[in-house]
Amino acid sequence: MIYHIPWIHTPVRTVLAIWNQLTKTEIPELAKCSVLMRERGRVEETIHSMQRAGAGSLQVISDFDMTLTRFAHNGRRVPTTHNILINRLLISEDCTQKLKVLLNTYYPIEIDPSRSVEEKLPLMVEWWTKVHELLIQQRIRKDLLAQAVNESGTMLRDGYKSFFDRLAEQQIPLLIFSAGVGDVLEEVIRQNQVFHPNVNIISNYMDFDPTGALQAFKGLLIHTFNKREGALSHAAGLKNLQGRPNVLLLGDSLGDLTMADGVSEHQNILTIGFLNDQVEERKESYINSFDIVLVKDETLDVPNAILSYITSSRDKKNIIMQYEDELL
Ligand SMILES: Nc1ccn([C@@H]2O[C@H](COP(=O)(O)O)[C@@H](O)[C@H]2O)c(=O)n1
Repeated sequence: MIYHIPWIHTPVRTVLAIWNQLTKTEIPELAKCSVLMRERGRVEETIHSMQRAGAGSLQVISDFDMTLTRFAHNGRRVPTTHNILINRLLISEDCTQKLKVLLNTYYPIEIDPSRSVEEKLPLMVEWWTKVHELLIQQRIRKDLLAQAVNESGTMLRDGYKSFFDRLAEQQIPLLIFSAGVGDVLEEVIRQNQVFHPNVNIISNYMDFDPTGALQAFKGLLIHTFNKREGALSHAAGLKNLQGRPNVLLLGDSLGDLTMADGVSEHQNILTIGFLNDQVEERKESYINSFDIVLVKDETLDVPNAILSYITSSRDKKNIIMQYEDELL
């Protein structure tokens, strides 16, 4: 009734226009103090452009360990896919000790901001090769992997269910690109009931002999700093990603920034970097490299908010416009 009074038209229109404008641009999660951005304006422009293009133009490329999985929980490190294999079900005590020594030697090198990627590259190959050789010697059994995952305490980041389910509902392809162990990764997402049909995985897959014992790793070795080669070699096989020129990329390492190098003719790439460890030492390089940096954030709240904006704000906008028409 009140809306039939002519003078109320203008204020209502103004209020709705302001509300419309605010809801169009505002992603409150980006205002959290754990969110760092070098160029906020560019980030907003990119997100708007992706929203205008819609869900049909979008693909998501994500790293796995410490990106989709948590870095820590209750002060303890959450195991990576390699570390899930450190279980007496699968490997001996002696092998466990050797793997731990390797981890303590090479992980600090992997995240050392004072060393160049060129310097790290051969050392990463050395780490992965030594670990894979040890695992092969243990003849790890395929039929025990599910139990090892179940006992491992691995955890996907808070908000993982909305993340995976939304992408599946909207038929947005999710490419998980991991230097971890593919068979273990698959089991983690299966046990969390988010291994949906839109998920593709590039990773190090185990090759089992006819008795189900590990005998080798398949294909090109993927480590933290050669994802570009992996991306290029798999590009032709991932036909469902063609025609989706907008990419949301999630990673926790500077090496993850090359995961989208196989995407031909991309329009927009928005990169989100989780800065989990050695925060002060690495902050500057992360801010200079990723569009959005999430500092010690164990959730997927920011990626979820961006996805929600890109995939549903058009509907919201239409509802607001419809509501405006009905009122005026
Ligand atoms: N023996 C190893 C080798 C690597 N890692 C960690 O796993 C991460 C690789 O997986 P992404 O899904 O992140 O590509 C990497 O960052 C290494 O720190 C390990 O724990 N053990």
